[in-house]
Amino acid sequence: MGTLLAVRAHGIGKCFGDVVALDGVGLEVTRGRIHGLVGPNGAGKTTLLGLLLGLAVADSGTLEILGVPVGRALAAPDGVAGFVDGPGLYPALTARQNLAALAALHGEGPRAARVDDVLDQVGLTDVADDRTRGFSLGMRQRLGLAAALLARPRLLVLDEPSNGLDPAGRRHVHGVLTRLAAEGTAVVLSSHRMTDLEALCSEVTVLSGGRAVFSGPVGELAAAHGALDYRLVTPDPPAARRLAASTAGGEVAGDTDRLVVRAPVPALDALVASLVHAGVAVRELTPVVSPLEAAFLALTERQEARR
Ligand SMILES: Nc1ncnc2c1ncn2[C@@H]1O[C@H](COP(=O)(O)OP(=O)(O)OP(=O)(O)O)[C@@H](O)[C@H]1O
Repeated sequence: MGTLLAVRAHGIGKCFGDVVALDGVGLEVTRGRIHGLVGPNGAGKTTLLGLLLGLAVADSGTLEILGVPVGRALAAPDGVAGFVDGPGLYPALTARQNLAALAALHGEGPRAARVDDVLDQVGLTDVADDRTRGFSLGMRQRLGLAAALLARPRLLVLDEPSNGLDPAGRRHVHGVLTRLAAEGTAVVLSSHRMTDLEALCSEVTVLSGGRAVFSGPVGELAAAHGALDYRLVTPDPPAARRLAASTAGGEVAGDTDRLVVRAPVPALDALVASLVHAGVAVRELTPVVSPLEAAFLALTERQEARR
């Protein structure tokens, strides 16, 4: 089984002086999956990603990357690429020159030959000969991803890769990550955007105050939260309000036109059936916040309250 895991971390602890950044964190990332790390500011995401990249060493716990136990030395594990706190770029060099310099650093002809290909993959061909000094945050992020792709990583680690991306940039980055995962690369990324996580990740770990409060399939996290607020739009709000109020466990709020119903999913199913039965059309029934976001808020707020 071990060979299927790109990352196997158990009981990871990391302190910076008095600050406990990670407190007994476990993480398992399967090859070929995109695993999201989410959590409030200061939750420990960047610290954990730094450990995966070999930029720091854990104080306690065990960490195995691509089947190899990570030792005490600061070194990037074989087969791992990525960046935290933004990619390191030479501002006086063009995008193409930055990648060529990186390839030369590794003394490898094959990497140099792939420079144009990776620039194309991240959608930077048109600006390949521009100095990176003038690059926007989104362009830097995409160039950082291109640099990581040069290494043909089996584990790709990215801190907030969607930061600063416009919709076209996001499409390129999502396309690259999805393709890599389909080819068997494991991707671990942090993000504050629930929409990115929903679109990209099959697994997610929620960190809060240095602890993993959830780790598993995205669907399980979204389902972890029972009752959600749903916006209900019908042509007959008074009738809808009456029926919603009589639905088991349902709370109804909102103005006369758009009702907000708080109920678990089975109660909503029953409500829709009774609306249709009463001849009231359902024009819209959507969660006010995404189920993933609601679960995230519930989990992290619960953890904050315990501290
Ligand atoms: N080099 C460091 N020296 C001292 N404290 C640090 C250092 N790096 C991180 N910390 C502290 O460790 C905790 C976790 O920080 P980390 O950057 O890992 O969180 P994060 O989840 O990535 O936050 P954000 O979403 O704001 O990027 C924070 O309290 C932070 O202040």
